[in-house]
Amino acid sequence: MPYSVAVAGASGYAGGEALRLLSAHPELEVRTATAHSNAGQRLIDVHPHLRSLAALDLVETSAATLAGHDVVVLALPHGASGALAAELPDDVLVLDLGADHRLTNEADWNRFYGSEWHGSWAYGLPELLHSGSGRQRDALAGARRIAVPGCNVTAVTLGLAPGIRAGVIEPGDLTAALAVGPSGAGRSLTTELLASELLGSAAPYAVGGVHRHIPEILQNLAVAGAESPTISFTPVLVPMSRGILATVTARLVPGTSAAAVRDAWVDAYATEHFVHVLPEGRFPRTADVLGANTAMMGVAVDADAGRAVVIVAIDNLVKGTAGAAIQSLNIALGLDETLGLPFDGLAP
Ligand SMILES: NC(=O)C1=CN([C@@H]2O[C@H](COP(=O)(O)OP(=O)(O)OC[C@H]3O[C@@H](n4cnc5c(N)ncnc54)[C@H](OP(=O)(O)O)[C@@H]3O)[C@@H](O)[C@H]2O)C=CC1
Ligand SMILES: CC(=O)N[C@@H](CCC(=O)OP(=O)(O)O)C(=O)O
Repeated sequence: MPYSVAVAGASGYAGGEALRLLSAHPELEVRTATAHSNAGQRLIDVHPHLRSLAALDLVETSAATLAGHDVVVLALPHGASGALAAELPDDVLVLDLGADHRLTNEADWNRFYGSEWHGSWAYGLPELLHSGSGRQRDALAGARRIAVPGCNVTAVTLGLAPGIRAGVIEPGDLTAALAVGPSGAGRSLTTELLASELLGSAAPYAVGGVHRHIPEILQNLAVAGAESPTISFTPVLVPMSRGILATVTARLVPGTSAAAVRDAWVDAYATEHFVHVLPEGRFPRTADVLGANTAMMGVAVDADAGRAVVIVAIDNLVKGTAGAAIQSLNIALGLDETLGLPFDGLAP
């Protein structure tokens, strides 16, 4: 018997991508898809690419419509999942793709989000290194509440954690500059997301330490062993539908060799299915990971600047959210972690 699944926020980008991956998963069956303004529509009218789910209609989002499933995926705007999740039974596996349960510090939540605080859940980034030894996947086995990371956070965390845990980079003075696609902002109508504004332009936003992903990144780096980490984080919206290309840099601990830097990243991810460190001198493009549950990265040492430079590419909708959710779900249910997840991307 497959596990039955409900997806809330199924008319959005993250919910739609979750449905695409879930529909191909051998142990799961999507029974319910919910929406807000699109409730009452046929799913296929909202997502014409989801042919295999053509029989589903979008229903209202409520605890009643989500009841009776083994797994509930919440792909709702920030602040909308906390109260709803509290109404779901404890034995149901709930994955929140929004931010409501990611932060462990209430003051961070209040500063960057401001709606009601709902506490934190097991964090859905299986490859996250823990200081000393171990990884986040150990905390996901058997979990019934999982907070899936922000997409920018995934790229930056995976790019910096190996150097932190190995002690080859300084945790202060970290930098992250990201080129991000507009699908990360969801399927909403805002002026900056109009094709006439977006095409042919690159637009910085949330500049100067105000992006809400900063506390989440610092929280993760602390888990990896960073003491008092600081990061300057700058995203730039670019005209590609999906994808994140994150360039992260860090000051090298004095006396660290280029070989020790490279070894830190290669060793950290040698056994990982979905994180791939490229050979020396090679760096990823977003086109290399579109549609795949892959984080691909290249590592360099800028000897004159005394910094490590890591470039990470992910698909924001796959490894950045829906793929990470299914990977975490597989671990929580005791299934093969890779089940139903795409290794290969879509190119050109
Ligand atoms: N897009 C991305 O790359 C990523 C997104 N996420 C997170 O996933 C979540 C969803 O994002 P995304 O899919 O991009 O956003 P979208 O705007 O594309 O989708 C939002 C979904 O939530 C529904 N919705 C809107 N308002 C309400 C409400 N008040 N109550 C219940 N449902 C509501 C919408 O329904 P309707 O359209 O019918 O009104 C839609 O199904 C967010 O928390 C986001 O941060 C996380 C990582 C990456
Ligand atoms: C282009 C764009 O606006 N991107 C979003 C990323 C959203 C995301 O992935 O993460 P959350 O789940 O935390 O929303 C941003 O920078 O806020």
